[in-house]
Amino acid sequence: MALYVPQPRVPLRDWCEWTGNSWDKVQAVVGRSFRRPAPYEDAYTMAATAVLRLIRNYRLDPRRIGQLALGTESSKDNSAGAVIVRGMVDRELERQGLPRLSRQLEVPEFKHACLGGIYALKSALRYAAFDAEGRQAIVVCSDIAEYERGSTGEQTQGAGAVAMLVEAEPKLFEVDLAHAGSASDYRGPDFRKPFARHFDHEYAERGKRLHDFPIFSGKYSTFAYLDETGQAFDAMIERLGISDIDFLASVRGMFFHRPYHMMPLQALAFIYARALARAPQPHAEFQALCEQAGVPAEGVRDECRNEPDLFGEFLRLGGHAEAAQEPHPLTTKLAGMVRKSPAFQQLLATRVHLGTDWAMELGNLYTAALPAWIAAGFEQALAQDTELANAQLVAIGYGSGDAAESVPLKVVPAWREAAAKINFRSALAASVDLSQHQYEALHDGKHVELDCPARDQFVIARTGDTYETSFQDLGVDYYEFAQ
Ligand SMILES: CC(C)(COP(=O)([O-])OP(=O)([O-])OC[C@H]1O[C@@H](n2cnc3c(N)ncnc32)[C@H](O)[C@@H]1OP(=O)([O-])[O-])[C@@H](O)C(=O)NCCC(=O)NCCSC(=O)C[C@@](C)(O)CC(=O)[O-]
Repeated sequence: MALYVPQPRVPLRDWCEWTGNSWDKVQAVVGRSFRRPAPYEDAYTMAATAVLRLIRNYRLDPRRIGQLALGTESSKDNSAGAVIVRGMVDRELERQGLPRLSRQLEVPEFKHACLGGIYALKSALRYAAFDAEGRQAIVVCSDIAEYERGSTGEQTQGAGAVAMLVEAEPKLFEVDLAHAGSASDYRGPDFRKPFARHFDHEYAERGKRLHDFPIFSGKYSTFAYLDETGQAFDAMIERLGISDIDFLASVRGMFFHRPYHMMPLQALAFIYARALARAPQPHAEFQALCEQAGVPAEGVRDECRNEPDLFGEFLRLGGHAEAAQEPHPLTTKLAGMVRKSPAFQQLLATRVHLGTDWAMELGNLYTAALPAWIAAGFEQALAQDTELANAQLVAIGYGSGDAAESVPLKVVPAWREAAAKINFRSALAASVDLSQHQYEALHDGKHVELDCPARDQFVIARTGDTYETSFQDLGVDYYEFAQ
């Protein structure tokens, strides 16, 4: 695995001072900082930089790569994707006297909000299993999570890319695709990026640049996240043929899609509350927690059997802000109590500890958020000399309001060698803290002096502006490598 994050950084403590938000709340709920892309970069330059790092750090032979799968929701081109990344990487490899990526390379792009990276990973795994004939695949997840200034999402921004090598003989972990759980259900207006919003004069009036703020609704998003990750987890449990409570007892590390620090903790509390409700009854811990939360145990057990139609209910109630209804009200109330319980705190301390603190520096990286957390987890395990050989892990991906994947992973015995080359901390080391003026100007697309010259990374050199009958490159970016 290899990571790239842009240098411009917003410490959330500073952001709280600028915006009057509570630092106590933000550090507990969101994290410590996020990155903003510099004006010279986009999702493709970040992806290409991560891919080049992967090739360099692991001394890969570019001729052996048969698939380059890009997961992103920040594409600027609605026609091509991964091939743009390939174009950059090829030129730099050639300049360094190395062979280009294989001429037979497949270059698909996968889009489903933050889950696009996991879908890309599944594609690469199927490629490796079925038709790679000894070749390898690279999956690269790259995104820019940006929200309007002054919106509730502003604290959950971020930018970065993670590249992963996928091969038949993995060096870090095996992915148990046969037992992965999938879930999807159309959720209408949650996390959408419709073109039509760009033609509305009220949309992001302040932004004087190309921007991509999503259409989102805080509470509805949270309901959708909990419901969908829970569904995917259930589907995985069913395929594994194990009870959820037994799975939680045996798994060594859990990684989730993380829009901000607290969301995975809420998801795990929800999963744990359902596991208690489904355990053989009477169950003392479940009964006690239900009593403390003031919810009827039978009601929670009933909700576990529900298959809520979140969007159907939203439509039925008129399709407006108040129509977003909590689909599992009793379980969510119980989960709030679960979060405070010693048993859950123990679960967090032993199952959700790897890389968790380091990930607080990242912000939301959309498709790259989950792989970046996994990368942090492996590097921290190595740094702390934690033994992970043959450990069972789980990665729970999520995207927009509609889909999730719960994927079992198993650490390979020789994981340390590959973990030593991730360079998570060195990727984060290059950083320049922005002042309020710099942050706001950068966000609004105004010219601003920044002290973060591009180094050892791909950049946008210029944007084409020809729109003639014989030749057109209007809006097409040309890239180069800044040494
Ligand atoms: C996430 C929100 C809604 C938060 O916005 P907010 O206004 O901060 O929300 P809140 O005031 O309801 O507070 C959130 C939680 O903080 C707690 N809290 C309060 N004070 C404290 C304190 N001092 N110490 C500890 N905790 C504190 C508070 O109690 C509450 O917990 P809850 O009651 O819900 O369990 C906002 O940032 C937002 O709208 N963000 C964008 C949407 C988002 O990230 N949604 C997440 C799910 S959707 C997703 O993951 C997909 C995504 C976003 O990645 C994109 C994609 O797929 O493309």
